[in-house]
Amino acid sequence: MKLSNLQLTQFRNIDAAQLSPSHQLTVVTGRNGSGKSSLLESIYYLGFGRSFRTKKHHSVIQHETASFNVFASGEDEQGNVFKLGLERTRDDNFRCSVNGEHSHRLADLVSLLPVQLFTPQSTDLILGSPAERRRFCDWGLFHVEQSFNALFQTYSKLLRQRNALLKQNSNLSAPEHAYWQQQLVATGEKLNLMRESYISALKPIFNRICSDFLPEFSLEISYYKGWEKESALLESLNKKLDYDSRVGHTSVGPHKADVRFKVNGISAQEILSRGQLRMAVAALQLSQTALFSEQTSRKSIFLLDDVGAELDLDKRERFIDGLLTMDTQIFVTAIEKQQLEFVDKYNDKKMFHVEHGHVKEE
Ligand SMILES: Nc1ncnc2c1ncn2[C@@H]1O[C@H](COP(=O)(O)OP(=O)(O)OP(=O)(O)O)[C@@H](O)[C@H]1O
Repeated sequence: MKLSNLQLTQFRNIDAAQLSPSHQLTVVTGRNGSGKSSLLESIYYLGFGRSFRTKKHHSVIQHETASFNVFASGEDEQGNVFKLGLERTRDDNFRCSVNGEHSHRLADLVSLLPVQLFTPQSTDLILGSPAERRRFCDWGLFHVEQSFNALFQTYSKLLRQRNALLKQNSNLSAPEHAYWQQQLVATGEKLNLMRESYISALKPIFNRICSDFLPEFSLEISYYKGWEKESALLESLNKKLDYDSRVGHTSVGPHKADVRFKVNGISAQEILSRGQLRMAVAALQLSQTALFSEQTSRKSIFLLDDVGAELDLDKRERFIDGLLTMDTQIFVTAIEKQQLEFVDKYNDKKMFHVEHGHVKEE
């Protein structure tokens, strides 16, 4: 999927902007607060239905206005033209459209645009809570496995039901609870199998990319399914039932899964420097991009925000080289062009400059 045209209105400090990005590399420069990240944020909205900076949609709507709009058109890998649109209003309504058809299901929109992001906060992928890493893994599954989203939603609903009953001190061994508990276990096991096979497919790619991109240290990736390794989910749930009843929530299951990183047997977060963590995240994202295009023959869109603050010049160049080799459409922001002096070597690129919310091609 490649974007050929992007239009946004009343999006943060950008009153109105229209740009035709490169299908390969688009560089956006501008001073602090000029609106560079907002441009990336608008593309992220099309890929996720939300911001990467806030949970509050109304913060993104331009002050004193009622809604923002993002519209993009482009081509998929078969050359089919697509048109995507998203509007969010201050009264918390949204409307999306795919090829002119309106929808109130965000999944219709976001499943079409596989977007990845690398920002100054990307180290959260390793330093943050397991939820960050589950999201990483689930992004890959959402865009590859058609059944993943429905399975995930069903599991989440059944889990909420179990937690509500645990809070009410209900007897979960009663026969009326047997059917949905079986469903919870069945969907939970399926979810786990999908994640397990995703990480095992990612592992060899990650090892290959690390040995080239990150020869400085050796990083190992492993998957924790969210309950005891050798047990079935049902067995672990039963074992924990007394504890879960006391605390009022379910302490084991795929909602507790994690992806773990070690360097020489020690947790990566314990020993890697900030810069090394960023490099590790970059390697992980390069691997995910490679796996995505291997599994789907589709291409993803990669947003690199404030790349100068993130990686040193050599790694910046190798990261962008790696993504371009996989035919990824990249949008990168930097305060100054000098932070990306190596981009002169790329022929197919476009440069934009943002000043006080005005976007101009250079
Ligand atoms: N809802 C809004 N309405 C109008 N302006 C906003 C709104 N939200 C944020 N802003 C302003 O929009 C500007 C855009 O910020 P943005 O984060 O996109 O800039 P940036 O160029 O990425 O800056 P930096 O290099 O500092 O990260 C900021 O000046 C901010 O104060």
